Formats: sequence, C-alpha cells, structure tokens
Amino acid sequence: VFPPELRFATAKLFNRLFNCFSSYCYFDITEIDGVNTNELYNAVQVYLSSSASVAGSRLSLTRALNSSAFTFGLSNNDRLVDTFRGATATWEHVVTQRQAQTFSWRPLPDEKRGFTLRIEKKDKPLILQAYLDHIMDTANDIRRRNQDRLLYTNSRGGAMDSRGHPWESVPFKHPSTFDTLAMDPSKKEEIMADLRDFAEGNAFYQKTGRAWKRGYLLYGPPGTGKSSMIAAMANFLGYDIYDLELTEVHTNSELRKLLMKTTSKSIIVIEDIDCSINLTNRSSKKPPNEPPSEFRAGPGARTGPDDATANSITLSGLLNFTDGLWSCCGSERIFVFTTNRIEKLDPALLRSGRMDMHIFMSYCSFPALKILMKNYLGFDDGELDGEEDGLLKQLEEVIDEAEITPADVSELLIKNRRREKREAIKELLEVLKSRRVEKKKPGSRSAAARKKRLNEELEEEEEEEEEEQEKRALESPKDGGEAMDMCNGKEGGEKGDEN
Ligand SMILES: Nc1ncnc2c1ncn2[C@@H]1O[C@H](COP(=O)(O)OP(=O)(O)OP(=O)(O)O)[C@@H](O)[C@H]1O
Repeated sequence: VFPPELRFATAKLFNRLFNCFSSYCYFDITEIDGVNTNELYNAVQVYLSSSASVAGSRLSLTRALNSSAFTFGLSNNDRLVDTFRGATATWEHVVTQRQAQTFSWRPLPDEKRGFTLRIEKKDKPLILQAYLDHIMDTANDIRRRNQDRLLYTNSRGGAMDSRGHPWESVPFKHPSTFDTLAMDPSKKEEIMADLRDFAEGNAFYQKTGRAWKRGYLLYGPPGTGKSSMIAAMANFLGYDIYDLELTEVHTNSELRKLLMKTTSKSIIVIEDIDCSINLTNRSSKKPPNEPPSEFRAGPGARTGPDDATANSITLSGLLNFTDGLWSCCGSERIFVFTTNRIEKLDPALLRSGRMDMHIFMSYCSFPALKILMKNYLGFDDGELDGEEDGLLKQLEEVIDEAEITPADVSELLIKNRRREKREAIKELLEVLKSRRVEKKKPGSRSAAARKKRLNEELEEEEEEEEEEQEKRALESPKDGGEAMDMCNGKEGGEKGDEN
C-alpha cells in the first residue's frame, strides 16, 4: 500500500540508521559496470579461487580459454572469509535476477552478479587500497600461471593481423625444464638464482633507477641446448616467448614497433644473432663514405643477395632495441640472444646492461651426461657407483675428449632406450671411445686448429660476400644509398646521387 517514493525513502532511512550503528562498511563490486565488464570483479573471482579449496561444500568450477588449469570459485550467494594484514574481509557472491525491462546497447546476462566485500570501518583507511592492489596482483599472477605459455613470432614481412598486431602466437608447450636440461648443476643453479632475483627484483630495479630488464647471451656449438635453455627459462618463470625473426624486419622503426607490442613478463629471443644481421666486417676495408661500425647497415647471412638492400636494420637500431629508451616501454622483460660464434659479435652488443650474463653452452660434460642418462634411461643417482667394470668411471674418462654434444648423446640414448640400461651405456661408451680415437689420430686436427681453420674459412666467405655487395652497390647506386640512409638521415635519392 506504500507508494514507491515512500518505500524508497524508508529504505534509505533504514540504511542510514543501520550504517550509523554498524561497525562494518560494505563495497559492492558488480560484474558489469554500466555497459563495461568490471575488471575488479573478474580479479576478485580469480583471487578467491586461490582461497576456496576443494573441501568447500559447493564451489563453481571453470576453465578459461587457453588454460589447462581449473579454477574454483564461490557459488551463488556463498560467503568466504579472507584475512589481510590482520584484518578480516568477508566476501559474499550475490546473484540476483536482472529485471527484464533493463535497457542496454548490448545483451546483458539474465543474472546480475557481484561480490560484496565487508570490512570493519576502522580497517578501511588502513587496508582497502592495499588489499585491492593485492587482489589485482595476485589475480594476474594466478592467471599467468594457469594460462598456457604463448610463443609469438613476427609475421612475415611485418604484416599485421586483423587486430593490427605484428605478432602471431601459438600455445607454447615445450617440455624442457631446468631438471631435464643437461648441464653442470652449479651452473644451472647460478642461472636459476639469477632468473629468480630478476623476477623478484621489482623493488630493487625501482630503487636503483634501472630498467627492469635483463639480457642473456647463450653461445656454444650447435646442439648444446641453447633453444632448450630458453624453453626451460620460460617454463621456470612462466613467461611468454617472443621469437624475433630479424630477417623479416626491414627497418629500425619496424623493430621498435615490434618491441612496443610485446608484453611484460616475456622473453624476447633472437636466435643465431650472427646470422641475422651483419655485425662482422667492422674492421675490414670500408668504402670511403662508410659510417662508423655501430651504424653500419647490412643484410643477414641468411638473407639471399636480393635481400641485401631490403634489410636495413642497423647495429645501432638493435642496440636501441635492447638498451635504448624504447626498451623500457613495459617492464620485466628478458632478452636472449643465441649464437654459435661469439667472436663474430660486436663488443658493443656484449657489454653488461645489454647482455648481462654470458652463458657458455659446452659439449657434454660428465655431470651433464649423468642427467641425460637419468632422463632417457631412467638411471637413479648413484645407480652405477661402485660397479665392478667401472662403467661410470670409464665414461667420465672419455666424455670430455670425445667432444660430443648433448644433442648427439640424446640421439644415441633415444635409439637405445628400449634395450637393457647397461647395454645402452656400453654402446654409448664405445661411441665415445671411437670419437676420442678419431680426434687423436695424427691426421686429425686439434680442437684449436679446427677452430682456427673454421674462422679462416668464415673470413674468406665474408670477404667474398663483401666484395659482392660492393659490386652490387656500384651497379645499383639507389640501393646503396638506402642502406646508408638509416644513419645519415638522408633521402635515398640524395645518397644515390652522391654515389
Ligand atoms: N643441454 C641439453 N640438455 C638436454 N637436452 C639437450 C641439451 N642440448 C641438446 N639437447 C637435445 O638436443 C636437441 C637439440 O638441442 P637444441 O636445439 O636445444 O640445441 P641448440 O644449441 O639450440 O642448437 P642450434 O644452435 O643448432 O639451434 C634438443 O631437442 C634436446 O633434446
């Protein structure tokens, strides 16, 4: 019988009275705020899933897109008590039917969902802001942990997808971890500690005024586990990977745009950096107008002769990418470069701040071999210790001189994994012994001599390539000019005229 206005006024009055005498304050966090989805609602839902346990009598269960984990949440109209800095927070999940006549530009769910947070009035100024920040951070963390890692790669020729994104992604499911990685345990520990320090170093980087990023250079012969190490790093930290194919990037500004479109908590990888951009012939004969080495443009060894003029990323562009102001858009990013030939890289690229940690991925050592034996044949620690025929001892004696990569050892062990364990090990030992004999043969070169010869061959190749480039530049003055433009800031035509 009450008219609606009176009903409303009574309810307001009652509320006021209740608020005056209650020692609690209440906050409603609705799922939809106007017409937008309320981010805080989603965050609270995820956050509470970490407090709700399977032991609860009734929980909602969800699995998000691209996630292999299930999350628990509060069911309709259920309550949960949480504590933060000694204060108690009570959460209630409130679900009511939405009135049919509600008008909206987009279809709204039939149910109106929201959380009500109840905290004591005295705690409000002390904890509310910090508590909400804590909820957002924890939710982001949980989401990242539950979500599958993504592996991004830059689209061919810098093409954008329908959302204007230059990266394409696929779920990243590489099983490599630091447990399965074959390398000296002490070295592994050192790298893991460094990564841990980095990931937890927000306050440190803030305090010291450093950009929150870190560079790792992985170098060593092919097949020693550089890619496996990157996968292990991503799995360890729970970061996504951006695999940057430099030969698909044509200008420094394209490189910068790619960087801007990467997210925080990610690893940006440039594999075989020595093959992707020409950082080699800095000291060898330069054409008269050649700019300083840091500003040289050049084609990658992987690019064909026709790409030479198209690819004009400069070393300075790359240095800016890892170290300049642009590298700090976003935070918590790791740069990993890999190379088989560290001596080919410009020292400017290797200095601390750009590549903070240089990790040598060596041929298979004895501790690494033991890890591979455990991975592939299921050997337990100490299983072969004290054997009569001293298999382990013999392996230890030959492994270093055999100079075999973990990839080759893995292949041998995979081939023999169905055989009896000891038989598989004996065959491995035979292979290692024969490799050692091969290396020691009078005609066979020592490792140092082989390396020297390899370097000579490479230098010869580079000189030939350089001559070829010069010839092409002379034949096509415009192209030659373009390559220089990046540093001189001149129009291609101008430079061409100079030539
Ligand atoms: N240190 C290692 N620990 C475990 N497995 C390894 C290791 N090194 C190589 N392997 C095995 O060998 C295969 C090839 O290794 P990976 O691709 O990681 O080597 P790489 O050093 O990146 O080689 P490249 O320089 O040719 O790219 C991997 O699939 C992995 O199974």
